Amino acid sequence: MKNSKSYALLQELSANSYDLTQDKALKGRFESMKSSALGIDYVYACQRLNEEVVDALQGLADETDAVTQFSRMMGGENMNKIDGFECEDRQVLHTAMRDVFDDLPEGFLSDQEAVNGAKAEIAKLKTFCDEIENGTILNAKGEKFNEMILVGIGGSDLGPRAVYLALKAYAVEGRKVHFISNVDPDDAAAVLIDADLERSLVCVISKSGSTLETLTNETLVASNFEAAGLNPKDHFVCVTGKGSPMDNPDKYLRSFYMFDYVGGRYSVTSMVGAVMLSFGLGYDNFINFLRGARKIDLNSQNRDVRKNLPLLMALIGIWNRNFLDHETLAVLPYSQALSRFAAHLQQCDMESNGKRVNRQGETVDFATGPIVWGEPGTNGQHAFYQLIHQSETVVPCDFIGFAKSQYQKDLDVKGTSSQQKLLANLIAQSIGLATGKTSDNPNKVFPGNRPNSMLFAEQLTPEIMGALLALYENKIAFQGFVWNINSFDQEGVQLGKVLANEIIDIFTGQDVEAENAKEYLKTLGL
Ligand SMILES: O=P(O)(O)OC[C@H]1O[C@](O)(CO)[C@@H](O)[C@@H]1O
Repeated sequence: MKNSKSYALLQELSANSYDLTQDKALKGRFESMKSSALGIDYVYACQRLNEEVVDALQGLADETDAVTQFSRMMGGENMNKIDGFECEDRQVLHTAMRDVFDDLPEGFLSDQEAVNGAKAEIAKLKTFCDEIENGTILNAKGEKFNEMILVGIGGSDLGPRAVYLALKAYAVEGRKVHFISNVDPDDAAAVLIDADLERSLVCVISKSGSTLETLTNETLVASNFEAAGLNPKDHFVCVTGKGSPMDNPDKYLRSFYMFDYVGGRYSVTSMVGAVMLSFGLGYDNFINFLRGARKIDLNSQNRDVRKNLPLLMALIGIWNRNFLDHETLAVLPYSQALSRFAAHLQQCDMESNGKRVNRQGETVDFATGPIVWGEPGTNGQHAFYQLIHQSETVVPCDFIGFAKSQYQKDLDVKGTSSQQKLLANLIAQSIGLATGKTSDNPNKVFPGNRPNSMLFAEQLTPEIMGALLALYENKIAFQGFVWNINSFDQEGVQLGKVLANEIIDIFTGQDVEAENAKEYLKTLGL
């Protein structure tokens, strides 16, 4: 990136980035600085840039072949590697999981083998859903299953959970989904108190089939079923990689597969999300969710940055990170349904782009992925917005909002509905952060120039949720392509796992050389 002509130009432009606090700074920008796809508007009027910067960002995308790299990824090229070093060394094909609509435009790439694999799993899932629905699959008492407990962690929990909560308004009547992820026994205990085990399916998800937390929780949940006189095999289904230690169909009511070319944090649209979402929300809603993601994958191949939403979001993120030096990104949905979306994006972005070597194994000399965090508004306004408005740390924000609520159960209080009050707050924050406010009282000064964008749609439906998910997934991939880093491995999570296993060995009385850990344990009285 740094040796491109556009980089030098962007650096020059950043010395004089657009001042959002000047008089009439926002006038005319809301209409002109808006891109739309699939019913989602992306408004970037409140970013510290002008059309000249957007043109230069287009140059950066062109010089780094960002769109071509994305298309090659979708076509099945090996994009998960570090040249000359031991690495995962494989294709990146989560997009094939939603390339199941036979809608490939001419000239677009696709990996047919991966698409066929995805279609085969979806067909298996459809049969499973029908059998639950029509009573072919019943519990020992001949009753239908109406609850599901999902056991998984990281990518095998965060994305599916975030999407389920986002779309709970569309849940199949009478069905409930519970989640267990943490190895903290209280996480499982709280769910097990609440769930009706007799009428529960358990969906155990682990791509590797070897994750400590998930295997421990699976055993713990199974022991509760046994204690209640229930056979886990009649209740447990699994989602895992072919050939993983969990790939043992004799042990489960059904086994579904994901593929090594689908990364955990990109796996929501694979069987990892599919089984639970189809059970909880209904198969058709799940398919509509996939459809939304697919449409954004197609939009992501437009070379014009103003028409390619994820690319535009990626480049604006790069502008903020590398040229304006902002270290973090707050994702602030004005929708309670998106309460876990930021947590999912935190993994998706930080595990992907929290890297310091490029795809040739060289240390990079620029910043990569931002720290991603966030909470829904308006709750966040009463918690951390003080810092966003007035501290020295500038926090770029992505606001997300919808014209209509999901349940449409609202009340006019003092002339406005709750939804109108929610939207008023959303727009007020976006403008206030950008323009700031002067005052004679230094404690009441709002410096402004806090960059922010808005993603806005009519209503949070399954299709819009699929689109939102893919917008961010593809944004993250685009940033990795421009930075020339590998966004698809996660070596940084290994060290902690190795050290934890050494400490577990100490607990089991084995003789390990782990002096620091032994001293630490002693200090804590363990
Ligand atoms: O699905 P698995 O193999 O249990 O892994 C769970 C999570 O653990 C990680 O490997 C990180 O520890 C994530 O990348 C992954 O999403």
